[in-house]
Amino acid sequence: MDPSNQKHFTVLDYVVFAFLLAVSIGIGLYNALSGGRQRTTQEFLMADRRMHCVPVSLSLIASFQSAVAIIGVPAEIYTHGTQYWFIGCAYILGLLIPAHVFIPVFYRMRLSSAYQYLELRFSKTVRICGTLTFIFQMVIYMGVCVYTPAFALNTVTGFELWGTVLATGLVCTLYTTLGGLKAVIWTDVFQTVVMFAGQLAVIVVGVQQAGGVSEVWRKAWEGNRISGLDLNPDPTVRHTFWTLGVGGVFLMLSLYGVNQAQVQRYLSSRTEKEAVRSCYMVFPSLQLALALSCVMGLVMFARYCGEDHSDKLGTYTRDAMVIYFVMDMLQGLPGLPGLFVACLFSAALSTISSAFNSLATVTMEDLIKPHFPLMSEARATLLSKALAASYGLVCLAMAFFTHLMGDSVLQVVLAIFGMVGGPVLGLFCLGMFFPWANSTGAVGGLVVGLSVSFWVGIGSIVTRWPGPRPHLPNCGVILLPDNTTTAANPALSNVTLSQPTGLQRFYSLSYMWYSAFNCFTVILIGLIISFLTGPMKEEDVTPGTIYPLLRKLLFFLPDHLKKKLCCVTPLGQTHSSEQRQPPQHKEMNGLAFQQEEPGPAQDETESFLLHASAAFVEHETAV
Ligand SMILES: CC(C)(CO)[C@@H](O)C(=O)NCCC(=O)O
Ligand code: NA
Repeated sequence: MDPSNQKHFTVLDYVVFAFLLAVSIGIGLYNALSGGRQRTTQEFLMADRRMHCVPVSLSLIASFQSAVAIIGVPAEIYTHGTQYWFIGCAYILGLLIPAHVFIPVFYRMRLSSAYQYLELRFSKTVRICGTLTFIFQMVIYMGVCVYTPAFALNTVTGFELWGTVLATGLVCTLYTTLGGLKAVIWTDVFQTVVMFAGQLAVIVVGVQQAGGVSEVWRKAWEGNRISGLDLNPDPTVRHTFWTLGVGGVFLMLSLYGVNQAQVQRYLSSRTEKEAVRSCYMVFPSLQLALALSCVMGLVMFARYCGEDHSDKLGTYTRDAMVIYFVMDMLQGLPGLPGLFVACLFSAALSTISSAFNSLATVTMEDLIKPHFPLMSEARATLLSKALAASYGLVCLAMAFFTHLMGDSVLQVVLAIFGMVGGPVLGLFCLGMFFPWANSTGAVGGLVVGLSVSFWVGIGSIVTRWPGPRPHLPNCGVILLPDNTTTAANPALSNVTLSQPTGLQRFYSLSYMWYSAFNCFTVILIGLIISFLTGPMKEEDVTPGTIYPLLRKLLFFLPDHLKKKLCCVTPLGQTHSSEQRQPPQHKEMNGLAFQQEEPGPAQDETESFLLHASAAFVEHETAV
């Protein structure tokens, strides 16, 4: 790297950045010393289940919005145009379904870990399989999250790489371990605000320097970066309306529906309504986050398009390019580079802190507690804190492995979400929507699903990654002919232009389909194995674990026909019980549930789901 090209920070920039770290630690300390002082697992892992919807919703966005998206989305828009923006369409169903299917089922069972559901519905084995898969996914993810901003910053500014990794990892471990979930959620709130502020500052300055909104638009338009709706049905095309708008729904479901980091936030809400409301509130904020990062890509394009700047960019990876752009533009505006760096690290910190806390929760609830039912609360809390801190160390180790990975980290992360999160989503769908599925089917489905998923995922890497490494595509008028799934490396988009055949076609499935494809594999294999080994009987299924999907979809049919078609009636489903809450339920949710308005809002599904809690109590006491 040419040192004369390197960007530098002023004192004010360091102050802004230090402020972010100090406030985060402060919030951790405050939550360690206030409230119940983090002396129970209920407080440390579940925030006492007293959270309001506003902090929860901001925290929900923060969980999966890391520096990977902050850097990756502008880089994607800069090179391939605005097609990726259509992923915003997937947010509609991707949040409505969690709000009205997953949250009611999980919340009413009063779970701590989402994988507890799998034991209630299937068996202990399935629960452990689900937990281990989740741990695997999050451990890889958090390594990428802590490494990405540090690496990008290092190549552009010479910021010490491993020093930055260490500082982020340790600060995050500190406040997560001190303040538990409350600290994680409240730092998320602060960090999300910083994240938006940083992006907004870059855009405002960028638009101004580019000569106004219309100028940015004109350059992007002439540079062919404004994409229309691509309705090409070919599943191997990387980004189309179908891969983003439909495939994206499954990606969103695996993250916002069944991922422990998010489920834990729903469960920490004071009421179920509050949890649903927080899920709704994610929608506008997530659209805003997407819009900001897409616009940033366009502004960047407007700045470098057709000018000799692109030579300077050529030496960087696509991700580092974004940092270069920001530093280049904000030079001479003291404090603003610092604000952007704070934005980047806010995004990273909020994601890894969620990962630490959710990993500590599942390790405690799913792997340790079942073997030590008599463990005292004090000891369990201490152990949970030790677990949160240990995952902090694991994260640093993973950052080192990420070092070995390629660039364009956005696609890598979304592919991992699809490869590992997709099969887990399938497992939950199998349990919730298919009463016939049994435990053998669930385990078999998951194993086959993960195998196929890694076969395709690794296949796509092996068959495409080798090849020439051309110079970065410059911002000429011709858009990259991008009909491959492999922009994980900019070189790749130029490699495979001939139509793939046979297995290669299978490997070239768009990474945006991974979640959906893997989810359906698990369901299909799970059902086949279940029918071969003897499907589950109606009366053996724990009530409240099934969501009557078929009945809901056939809402237009008369009652007697529905009964015939949907052979499985959840236990205890009677019309007279519709308005009644089982006493156990009320007691378990304390005051919280009494705030819910009874009456016509409660439909059939909700009424039968109420039985879930009763069944859960019986189950737990029997154990
Ligand atoms: C989860 C989505 C797809 C929602 O837009 C987005 O936040 C994203 O692209 N995340 C990438 C992963 C990350 O930022 O760590
Ligand atoms: Na984040």
